[in-house]
Amino acid sequence: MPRPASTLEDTTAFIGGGNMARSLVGGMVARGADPAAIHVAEPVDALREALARDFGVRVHADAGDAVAGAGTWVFAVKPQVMRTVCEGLAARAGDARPLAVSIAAGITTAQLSAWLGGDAAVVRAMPNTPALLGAGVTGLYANAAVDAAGRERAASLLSATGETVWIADEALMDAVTAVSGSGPAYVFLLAEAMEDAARAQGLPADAARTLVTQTLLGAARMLTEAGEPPAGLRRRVTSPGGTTQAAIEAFEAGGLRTLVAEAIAAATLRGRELSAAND
Ligand SMILES: NC(=O)C1=CN([C@@H]2O[C@H](COP(=O)(O)OP(=O)(O)OC[C@H]3O[C@@H](n4cnc5c(N)ncnc54)[C@H](O)[C@@H]3O)[C@@H](O)[C@H]2O)C=CC1
Ligand SMILES: O=C(O)[C@@H]1CCC=N1
Repeated sequence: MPRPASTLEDTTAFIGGGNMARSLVGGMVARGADPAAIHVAEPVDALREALARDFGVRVHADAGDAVAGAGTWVFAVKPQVMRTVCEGLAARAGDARPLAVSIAAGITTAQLSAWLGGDAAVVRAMPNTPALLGAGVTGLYANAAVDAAGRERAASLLSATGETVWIADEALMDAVTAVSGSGPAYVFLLAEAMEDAARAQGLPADAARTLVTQTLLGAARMLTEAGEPPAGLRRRVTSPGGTTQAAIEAFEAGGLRTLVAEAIAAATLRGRELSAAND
């Protein structure tokens, strides 16, 4: 059924309705976006139905149906299928000239533009899953075909889910992916390790869960609200000769900083490999 003309430019189509699209859609709707102006293409029935049920957005099995009349197309499929998905929509993109926003790790704006038929306006965005709570952060890079209105549209879409940071050099988007795109998983890994250690010290599981999660929440709030760099906050917890110092010395002796640097370098490299593997 044709959509009313008033919704056309303002409509956002998601191609892919998996984990990250769900976080973005949930964040947008929670912050007042009109669900009727969000269309999602997702081939998996259960995911599609859950998006419609939970957020009231319009869902489609077919990407062509989702993008019809939408001014912004958000590509939220895995890097490995991005080329096929874009090429399948290239003819429509040539006619509609949408703003294309990709959230895929590794895939470059040059690849996306070429797969969409050439000279497409493409924003490469790297959000993260706290977007669902409006607590995300997104790195953004726009190719030369994106005008000021397109940059504004992309930033406004992603800012519904948290902070946005424009990145001037696209080569740095793989580092953004490694730091903030993947970053929530590092914190969850730390939480797992702290809970395991708490239980190993004899704490009951439910107490360990509460102690760890509230500690991470409180520390994250201090990082964002105290206006002080992390090293200063750490020093103020660390009494000379006290318990924290004993733990910090164990972390440093175990090479925590080197390990974190190696992990982020590995993720950055993987982003570059995803680009090369899908060329
Ligand atoms: N999960 C995360 O924390 C983040 C993921 N990303 C990026 O987001 C993208 C999606 O990742 P996830 O949501 O984690 O993966 P996912 O696998 O949960 O979602 C991808 C969805 O695309 C659907 N799909 C496959 N072919 C399709 C087609 N032809 N048309 C429409 N939908 C199709 C799949 O059924 C699946 O539900 C990836 O490119 C990833 O690099 C970016 C930032 C963070
Ligand atoms: O693991 C991945 O490849 C995606 C990109 C950033 C977070 N998840």
